[in-house]
Amino acid sequence: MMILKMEELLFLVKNNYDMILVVLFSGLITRFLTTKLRKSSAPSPDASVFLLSVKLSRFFRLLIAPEVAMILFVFADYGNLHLQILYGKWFKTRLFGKVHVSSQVLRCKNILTNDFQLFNKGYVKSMADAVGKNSLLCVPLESHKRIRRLLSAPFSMDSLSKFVQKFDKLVSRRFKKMAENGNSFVVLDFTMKIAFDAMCDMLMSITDEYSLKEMEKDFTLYYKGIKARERLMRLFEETIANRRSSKEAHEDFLQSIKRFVFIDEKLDDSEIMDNMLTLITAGQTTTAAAIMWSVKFLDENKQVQDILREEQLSYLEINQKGLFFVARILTRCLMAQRSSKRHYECLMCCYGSHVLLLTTAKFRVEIKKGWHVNIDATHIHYDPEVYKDPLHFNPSRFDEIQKPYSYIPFGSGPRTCLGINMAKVTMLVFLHRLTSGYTWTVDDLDLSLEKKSHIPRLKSGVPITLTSLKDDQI
Ligand code: HEM
Repeated sequence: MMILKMEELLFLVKNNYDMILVVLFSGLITRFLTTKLRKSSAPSPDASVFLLSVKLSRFFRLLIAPEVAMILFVFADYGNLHLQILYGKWFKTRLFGKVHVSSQVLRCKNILTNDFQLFNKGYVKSMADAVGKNSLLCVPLESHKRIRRLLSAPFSMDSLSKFVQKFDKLVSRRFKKMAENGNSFVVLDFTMKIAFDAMCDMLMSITDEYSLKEMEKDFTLYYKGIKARERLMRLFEETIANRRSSKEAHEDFLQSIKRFVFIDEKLDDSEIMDNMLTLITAGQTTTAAAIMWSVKFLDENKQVQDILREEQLSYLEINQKGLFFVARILTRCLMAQRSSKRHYECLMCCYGSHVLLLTTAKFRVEIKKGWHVNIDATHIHYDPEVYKDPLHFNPSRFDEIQKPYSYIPFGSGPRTCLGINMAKVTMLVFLHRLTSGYTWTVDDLDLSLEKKSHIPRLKSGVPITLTSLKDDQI
């Protein structure tokens, strides 16, 4: 059984008090019912009562929560949390008629790398409704390989190097503006906006402020439900049609897709549209949250921030002529960013399974056909058997080679994150420009987490005020 420290317990209670109340309430009802029903019969292990109350509490939450898709993720996480406290690293439960097994141990390799022979990836149905049935996330296995191959164009090294140059200019310009006006701004909002703008440019060369703002409004609505999906689809459709009739060459995703028309394999319009939506959805909130945590953790760990700044400034000196090589800014910047991602990560991989035996030193679990296996990246990243002193923000731990499958914020294997390199360079450029150009103060230290977000984010979004390093030196 996992032992929680007092501060972790307090943090947990503070951020989950409503859920805890619902669980307690459901627990009381369940206990009352089970004692009534089972006065004379078999022993009643507390575990089953507890399980039932977790399920009931999930059910109650489902009744009151509007964003069912989002909530399903949150349930899974809450459920994991409670069950982990009760059972430790492995547990099995039944949810909405399906058996779910949670794996927090490093045996996830067997699941992640089996190339669809034993396990298939699955997302909840509401996800397919939101991103579209032709999205890479939802298509059947036969189409997945083809679509993934065709979508890879904007993630090639050549496309990424162009993306980096554009993104670097965008970030530098916006930081400068923020520092000049001297007001506090929320890192999460700021990064949501730049990630969105950068992706619209990369996918379809949309850069004018008006179009970006209009699209962003629709995306905000879309994240809250799926009402704006149709409007976004219409916009994509028009953009694709314009591009077909245009002779102008662009350096973007749509242009690279155009080339496939001359080869046998191609994406049809609905595949292009569903996947444009998927890429923006999959890339924006994840990248923005990771950057938000990086800024937060670097603020809390000034020593690490100083080391990072020193290194980034030395890279700037090397590149005096303005040449910007991503490889040069990698080292510590990547470490810091890795360390913060390790801390927040909770995207869980969900697999409808075949039969497979997973064994660990202590457990032997038979996974039956039809069961769902959740690989719980968060708990792997926090496992003290994997990471010494796991709560300590220590980017230098990545100086040493890590155990295989101990660090999986982007998943692994054939369904690994398609945008992994793009996400990394985006975060690198951001941290490079931030630490080499500015110092900052965090203007709200509240640690409450946003409720109902399937990616952990601080409610405050981390508001900061920038001071230019040049001003500092005057
Ligand atoms: C810090 C940022 C990001 C994180 C932490 C992240 C994490 C993940 C994870 C955990 C998965 C599931 C992997 C698995 O099941 O094994 C995934 C899938 C995916 N991600 Fe990301 N992601 C990030 C950024 C991005 C970006 C920027 C894009 C695109 C622009 C993107 C596009 C995708 C797509 C398309 C998939 C589905 C791949 C497939 O099913 O074949 N992600 N991501």
